[in-house]
Amino acid sequence: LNQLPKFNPVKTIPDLASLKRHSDLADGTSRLPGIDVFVTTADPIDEPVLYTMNCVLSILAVDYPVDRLACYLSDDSGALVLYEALVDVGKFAPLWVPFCRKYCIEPRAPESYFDMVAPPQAGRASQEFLDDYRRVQMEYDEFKVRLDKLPDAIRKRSDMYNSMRTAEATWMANGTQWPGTWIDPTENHRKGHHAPIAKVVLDHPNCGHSQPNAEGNLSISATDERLPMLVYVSRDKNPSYDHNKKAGALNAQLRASALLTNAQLVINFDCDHYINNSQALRSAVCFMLDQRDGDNTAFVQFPQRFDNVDPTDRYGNHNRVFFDGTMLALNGLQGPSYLGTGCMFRRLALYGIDPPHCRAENVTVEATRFGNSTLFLDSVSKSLNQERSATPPPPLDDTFLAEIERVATCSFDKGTDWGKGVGYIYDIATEDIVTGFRIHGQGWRSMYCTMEHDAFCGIAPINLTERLHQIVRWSGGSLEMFFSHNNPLIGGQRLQLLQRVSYLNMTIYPVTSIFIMIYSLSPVMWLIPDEVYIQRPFTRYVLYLLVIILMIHMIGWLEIKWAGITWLDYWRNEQFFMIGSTSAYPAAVLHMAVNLLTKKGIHFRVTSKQTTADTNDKYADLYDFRWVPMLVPTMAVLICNVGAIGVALGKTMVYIGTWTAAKKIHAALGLLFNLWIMFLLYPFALAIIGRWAKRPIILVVLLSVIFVLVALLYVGLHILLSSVIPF
Ligand SMILES: O=c1ccn([C@@H]2O[C@H](COP(=O)(O)OP(=O)(O)O[C@H]3O[C@H](CO)[C@@H](O)[C@H](O)[C@H]3O)[C@@H](O)[C@H]2O)c(=O)[nH]1
Ligand SMILES: [Mn+2]
Repeated sequence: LNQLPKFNPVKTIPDLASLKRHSDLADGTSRLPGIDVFVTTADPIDEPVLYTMNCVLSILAVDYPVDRLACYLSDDSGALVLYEALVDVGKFAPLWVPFCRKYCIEPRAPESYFDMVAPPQAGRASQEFLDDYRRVQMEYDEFKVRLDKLPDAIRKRSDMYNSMRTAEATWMANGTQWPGTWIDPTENHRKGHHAPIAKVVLDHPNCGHSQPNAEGNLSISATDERLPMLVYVSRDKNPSYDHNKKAGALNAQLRASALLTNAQLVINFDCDHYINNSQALRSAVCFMLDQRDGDNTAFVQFPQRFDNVDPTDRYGNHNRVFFDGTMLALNGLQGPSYLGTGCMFRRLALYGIDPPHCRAENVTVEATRFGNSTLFLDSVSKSLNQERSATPPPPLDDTFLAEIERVATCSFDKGTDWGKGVGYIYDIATEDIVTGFRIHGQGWRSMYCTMEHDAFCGIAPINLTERLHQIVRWSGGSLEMFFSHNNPLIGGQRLQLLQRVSYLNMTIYPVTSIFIMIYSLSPVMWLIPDEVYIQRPFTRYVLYLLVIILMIHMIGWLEIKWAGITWLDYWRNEQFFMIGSTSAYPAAVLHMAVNLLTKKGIHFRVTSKQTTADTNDKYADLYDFRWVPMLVPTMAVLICNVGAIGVALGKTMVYIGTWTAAKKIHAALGLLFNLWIMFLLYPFALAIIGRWAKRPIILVVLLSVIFVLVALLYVGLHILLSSVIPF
């Protein structure tokens, strides 16, 4: 199942020059299609506001015509802090964006730029650049200070208003009550229970209003200073109905944006990712406009890259084998699966419309399917008729804003196809893989877009426990999909056979962990005295096993050669698969078994983003070992193999003179097996010793000591007890 779908790997590279020729017209205007960019955040504390705002700034500064780009931030916490942070972005962006455009800055997320790119040096860079750089850096520092102070400022302001008026509320800067979550939560104003909010922070550049200008005279005048539209959306929350996690948030954004800008293309980012290459959006558009198969391309997925991972990538966070191998292999079939972030969609494909090559003549746009909003239904018809333009949205009067808020409610989904055949799919821990599956099943294809200079960059959990929680969610979601009507064997009408096989593999892989567990616990067998055995593995059997394992690795090595991945990436992947197979995957399998009986889904636990700013040690999280029950089997496997090696040593001491040649081969093969498991569990062993792992030599010494101790224990027991039980 793993190998078959890989028979036709294809690398595709965007041709940006050709796109420029095609779409940038001589009069300075552009024929590029509109793009609505969605960012999702779930909490201003768990997901630091600074990251989210950097993501937004990188979007505002991306290289794309401003009148065809709009950025929507979805805030699932309904927090005033996030709205006001966005307003602050609106004030800093008029400086940051022209600066990026003028000097072709990369990356265009200020935090990463100032942190990772060496500052210009006097003498090397022009004086003009030096001046502008200092100015922007200073303003950015002030912007960060303002963000830091926001919670306090809001509290102070609210205290002041509260003391003047009778109502206890959280107040906005303009003296009105914030409709979302309050600092002192009350009914209707707490996380999980509040009204929908939609606020336009930066207006559409073509709407006639003057756009904010950078104050002071930055010598940036020659550059386009206009900014794309920027909108804050927080869907309503109510304990009486399911808000459907990230998929629900994305669907609300999809509808709200349809009313405002209704771009033909949309792309979504997690708030912990940012645009790292300002050409990224154009690259994705290359595939969408490609004359060969562009019209039938539903989405263009980019690989995920991370810039907070420790240099040795202990827990295989980079996942290169998957992102640079597996996904490119699927590219030769119907295309890669959707991976949750950094993926550009055709709006129509998300709406559940068939691809052009099999679309009916007249597609009807029914309220029973899309929900009861005339404005929204009109927008769908417009998309179907390919009415693309850069016209600004209608005037933002109260009724219009109210309608945007109405389509951004969770209850709007009720009795419609949202979350089933329309939009991002609900009722599963991993909305991404099913959403992609639903779209492929309709006959659309997808493309994988890798860029030499990584398109996007994000944050990965470098703490073992956090990482495993993430894996539980993914593997649990996969199993949920297998046991749903989206099972790859029965669902997805127009799926190609091999694509089906690949989805099958993607949904049932956690089950393999059961066998891996049994295998890795098998050394226990060697502890049992000979006399008790009914049968033990033959040497020949172990040799077969060895040959098979070697063959699997040879295929793996060929793949990484093709994909250009390093050995380290490969081994990290193998090692982490082993750790996952003895912890997260069995947990997911168990969870699924319970789920089948109780019908309870996996909880979407937002992945930790290292909120404690330990400035001394960037990788502090790596050395923090947090014990959780799912680690019990991994621990058991480790103990079992460490014990087996120790006992093998002891047995050698006791029996060395008396063993037959066959017995020696037995023992050697057994030891090889133990060492192999130890090698695979090495990152886990490092995790256990916590901060000591900063010097891995400590682990080597520690293990050696344990081996010797176990061996001595064996010898001692042997002397004491061999007259009672022979072993
Ligand atoms: O109720 C929720 C829960 C999550 N999110 C957002 O979902 C995104 C992903 O959450 P995160 O905790 O960062 O998950 P990761 O484990 O890092 O995410 C990976 O796995 C997810 C599927 O499990 C995919 O959706 C992601 O794109 C992919 O990066 C974040 O922007 C969250 O703000 C919401 O908007 N609302
Ligand atoms: Mn994340």
